[in-house]
Amino acid sequence: MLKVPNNQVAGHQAGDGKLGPLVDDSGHFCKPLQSDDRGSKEVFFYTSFSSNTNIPNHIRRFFPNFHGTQLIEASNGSGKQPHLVLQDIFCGRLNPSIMDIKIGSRTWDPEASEDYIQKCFMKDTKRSSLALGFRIDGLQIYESEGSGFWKPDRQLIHEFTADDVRLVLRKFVSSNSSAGVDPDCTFASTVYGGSGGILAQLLELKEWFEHQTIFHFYSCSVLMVCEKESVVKEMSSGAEVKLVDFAHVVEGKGIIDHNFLGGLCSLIKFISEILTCSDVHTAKASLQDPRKNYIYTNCDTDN
Ligand SMILES: O=P(O)(O)O[C@@H]1[C@@H](OP(=O)(O)O)[C@H](OP(=O)(O)O)[C@H](O)[C@H](OP(=O)(O)O)[C@H]1OP(=O)(O)O
Ligand SMILES: Nc1ncnc2c1ncn2[C@@H]1O[C@H](COP(=O)(O)OP(=O)(O)O)[C@@H](O)[C@H]1O
Repeated sequence: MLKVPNNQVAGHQAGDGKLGPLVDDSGHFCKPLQSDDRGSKEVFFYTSFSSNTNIPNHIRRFFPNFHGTQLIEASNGSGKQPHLVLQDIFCGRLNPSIMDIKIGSRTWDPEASEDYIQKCFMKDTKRSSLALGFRIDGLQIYESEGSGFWKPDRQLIHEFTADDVRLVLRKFVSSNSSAGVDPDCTFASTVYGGSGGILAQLLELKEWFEHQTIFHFYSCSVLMVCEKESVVKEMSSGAEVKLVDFAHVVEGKGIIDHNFLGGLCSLIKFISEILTCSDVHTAKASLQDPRKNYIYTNCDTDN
């Protein structure tokens, strides 16, 4: 039984007669092939990535598994249409907090038309891509059983400044993500930190991007996922990094993907700073009151 995904935070969405992805009960995410050459480019990427023996296994795990293409009843009622059949990366997740971060200061590929370059350039300049090397494209942050998720609408996300981006990255690992309060970064050390945390995974990806010259990942997103309820119950945080959206990937032709690598390094710096900040305040807080292992809430306060 195909249905509209619950956990989609960005991109083209099904509903209101629009074409968008569907998920099934067996853990598949079916993404319709986009028009122009975007759909065929994404199929080309998944096909060549799957068969390329030079991709190490520890890097493959950052990509959704690919199960080929299939004709599937489209979400917009236009009959059977070709879809990419991918692993549903949120399958089995309980209330996942998700952030879709488009990497790179430039989002168009070298084969793009003049009009498309202009459209992307305007967006990259207006949003944080040019300034930071990445931008937040979508998110949902789980707050509590009562209030559910904080899922800002597209318009609000489009207006995020560099400071907003920093704040939202802190909210992602906080127990108080509602508007108007200073995020406490309670979950920073378990979600961002540690050997299996998001920072460690991003550093592993970076190490590969420092030498891989097979593909250039224009307009591709890093998805960051975690389950805060599991942290509270002292289970694994389920912190995971995945890469999605390969409609603008081109061959690397022996050249380092500086655009992606630069953006990834910038994201790593932002996350490292949040971790350092929350570590310093945790240490200060326990020094001030060694009986309580509470986490200091204000990252901007220096005493
Ligand atoms: O499909 P389009 O032409 O509407 O363009 C999408 C954009 O819509 P808009 O400019 O608002 O019409 C869309 O923009 P918004 O997120 O809606 O601002 C995205 O930029 C999307 O890129 P991606 O799929 O996230 O890589 C854009 O898709 P790509 O063309 O970059 O694949
Ligand atoms: N394999 C996947 N499994 C589950 N959700 C996914 C998967 N790929 C993408 N998504 C969801 O869909 C959103 C948009 O994906 P994307 O590939 O960027 O689509 P588009 O090309 O329409 O922008 C992501 O932010 C994420 O929420």
